[in-house]
Amino acid sequence: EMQVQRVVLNSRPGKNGAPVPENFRLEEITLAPDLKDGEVLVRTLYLSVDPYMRCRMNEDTGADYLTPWQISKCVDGGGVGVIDSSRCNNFAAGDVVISFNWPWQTHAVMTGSDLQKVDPQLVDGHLSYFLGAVGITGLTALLGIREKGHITKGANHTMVVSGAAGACGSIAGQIGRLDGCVRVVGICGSDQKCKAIVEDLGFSTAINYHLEDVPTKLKESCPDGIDVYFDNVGGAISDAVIAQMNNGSHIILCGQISQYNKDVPYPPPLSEETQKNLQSKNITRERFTVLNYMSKADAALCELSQWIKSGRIKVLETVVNGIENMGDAFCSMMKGGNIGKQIIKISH
Ligand SMILES: NC(=O)C1=CN([C@@H]2O[C@H](COP(=O)(O)OP(=O)(O)OC[C@H]3O[C@@H](n4cnc5c(N)ncnc54)[C@H](OP(=O)(O)O)[C@@H]3O)[C@@H](O)[C@H]2O)C=CC1
Ligand SMILES: CCCCCC(=O)/C=C/[C@@H]1[C@@H](C/C=C\CCCC(=O)O)[C@@H](O)C[C@H]1O
Repeated sequence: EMQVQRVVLNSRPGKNGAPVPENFRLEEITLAPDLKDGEVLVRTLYLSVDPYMRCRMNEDTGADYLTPWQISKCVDGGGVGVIDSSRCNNFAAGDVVISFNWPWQTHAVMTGSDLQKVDPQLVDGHLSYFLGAVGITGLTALLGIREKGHITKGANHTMVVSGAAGACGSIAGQIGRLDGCVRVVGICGSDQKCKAIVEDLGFSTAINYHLEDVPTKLKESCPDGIDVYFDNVGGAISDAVIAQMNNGSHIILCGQISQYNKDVPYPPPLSEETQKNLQSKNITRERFTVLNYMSKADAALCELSQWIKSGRIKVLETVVNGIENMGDAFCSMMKGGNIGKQIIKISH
């Protein structure tokens, strides 16, 4: 028997309104690790908090691939850990494994079929990268750009990224440059973030949407208009970007975080003016869901790994320690408290 800590859903924020740390509760439980056939005991190393989790806090998530979290039940999401003991043929003690449905728990008994073994060499031992740059967020950036971005080398494309200092955005901007855009402009929420994406990640320009006039700054920084827009946020920022997009340009509809605390469907409806802009300029805006492209994941993860190992892509992370801080870290990320991927370190 062992004492473990876990996080359960304490209350729902309601469809309208920001989540608060009190929506989560820490508990201590006793784990009896007698494994059944096919089960493993895992020790949690890192957990991920992600914007889609806001939808899982609602009774009705609004997306068929997302199940709601249940009150007083253990919360789950992306996680990475190590096998302590195994009764599953595919795993041995010491293996590093990941899952989309990792319980927010310091140790857990899991079914082998819910886990995927990963090679620590892919991330040079930075195991948290499996939750970000060499995981779902990196894949979202790379496959989103390749499937929906239509970047052409030599065509002098200008790319704009919203949520540019976040997990997906920070990688997307760097890939835009590597794939041949001549200009990559990032929009994000603080001067510290603006400085980081320009000085550390090589964005051409950064716009702080809290302090600066986005249309004016876009005009200045995109003199040839906008050819590719990697949209993480939606709302007024996206309306301003779309107003300056070129004929026949492309939007990668990655996410709409500015609308997640509102009771609207996904993707949220556009204003009439923005819809008209899309139609009259023949701009594509197809919904992108990375889970629909997982057949391309292995090759894409190799590409991301090589870019990171060679230093051509830099990885930014905001790491918080301790399972007791899961709720704080999630709510902070939803308000822009993170630079790069928000990670919670659970154990060494
Ligand atoms: N389509 C897909 O398959 C996937 C989509 N996504 C989507 O990608 C987006 C980014 O996710 P991820 O990289 O994990 O998260 P981030 O690391 O980007 O964190 C979220 C960021 O959103 C920004 N933000 C919060 N509220 C607002 C607002 N009202 N207006 C503008 N920006 C806001 C904050 O940065 P700031 O300080 O700049 O405001 C915050 O740091 C999300 O929309 C998510 O849903 C993610 C994974 C897969
Ligand atoms: C519906 C609003 C959010 C849309 C954009 C977004 O952020 C999508 C994210 C998904 C996310 C799904 C993760 C796990 C699915 C299993 C969870 C469960 O219900 O058991 C990501 O990991 C892939 C994106 O497509």
